[in-house]
Amino acid sequence: MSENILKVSGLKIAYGGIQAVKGVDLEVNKGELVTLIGANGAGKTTTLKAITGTLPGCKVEGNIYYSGSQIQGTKSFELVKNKLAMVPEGRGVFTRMTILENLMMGAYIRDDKDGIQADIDKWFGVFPRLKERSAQLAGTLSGGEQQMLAMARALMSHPKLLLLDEPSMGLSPIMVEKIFEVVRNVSAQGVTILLVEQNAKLALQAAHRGYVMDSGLITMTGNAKDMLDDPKVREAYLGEG
Ligand SMILES: Nc1ncnc2c1ncn2[C@@H]1O[C@H](COP(=O)(O)OP(=O)(O)OP(=O)(O)O)[C@@H](O)[C@H]1O
Repeated sequence: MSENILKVSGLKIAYGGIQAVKGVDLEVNKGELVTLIGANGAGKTTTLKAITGTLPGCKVEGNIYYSGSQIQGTKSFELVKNKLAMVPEGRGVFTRMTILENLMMGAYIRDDKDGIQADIDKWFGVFPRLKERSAQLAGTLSGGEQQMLAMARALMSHPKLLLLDEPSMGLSPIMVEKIFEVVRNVSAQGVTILLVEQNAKLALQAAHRGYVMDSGLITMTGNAKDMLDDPKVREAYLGEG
């Protein structure tokens, strides 16, 4: 049987009087790449923020289980210690540090020097662009390269679950393709991923399973390949029909 890494049930989130998330159920099993797609304002980012405990002042109801424990209300630094990593929208790399220094920062919770070096080598293999530029300041990287660095830095914490919020946002079409290639490669390394994306087509092509979110609710879920073939998904989210 597949092992549940994340299970969200009955999640409701209100910003003041506005109910942004209205009862969301979703789960991610070990080794899966699951995508959460939907239009602007559907509540995808808010759902991710609830998982990472970064919604101060909001009313959050429901249950969030991570590795079998209820984590609703847990502080984000505690979650990082428990190997839950998030790459937020807008990335947030340390611009005045080099690529290598950024990666070392990602490993700050670890003390296995040899393992850290092995991981740097491993992720440089997946992100050759970063390897070539390892001594370059992160602030001088292109948007796509910064996205790759943010992902690689998160991976250095050895996450049990990696949450990615719109990694393709603001990137050129070629860079978007590259980012998805990297996401697929990272998934192929056995990392469990929950990917929030507006680029529904590429996200479903990369993922094992998908959820569609609309106005704070999950309106559809299934095998990603089946969803790609679904006429309703094609019309509403892939711009076809
Ligand atoms: N800090 C906030 N205060 C008040 N309302 C908010 C806040 N953040 C988000 N919202 C509202 O909550 C709803 C869901 O927003 P959210 O950012 O989660 O959507 P999304 O699906 O991630 O969309 P996008 O793809 O545009 O980021 C929107 O109506 C948004 O205006």
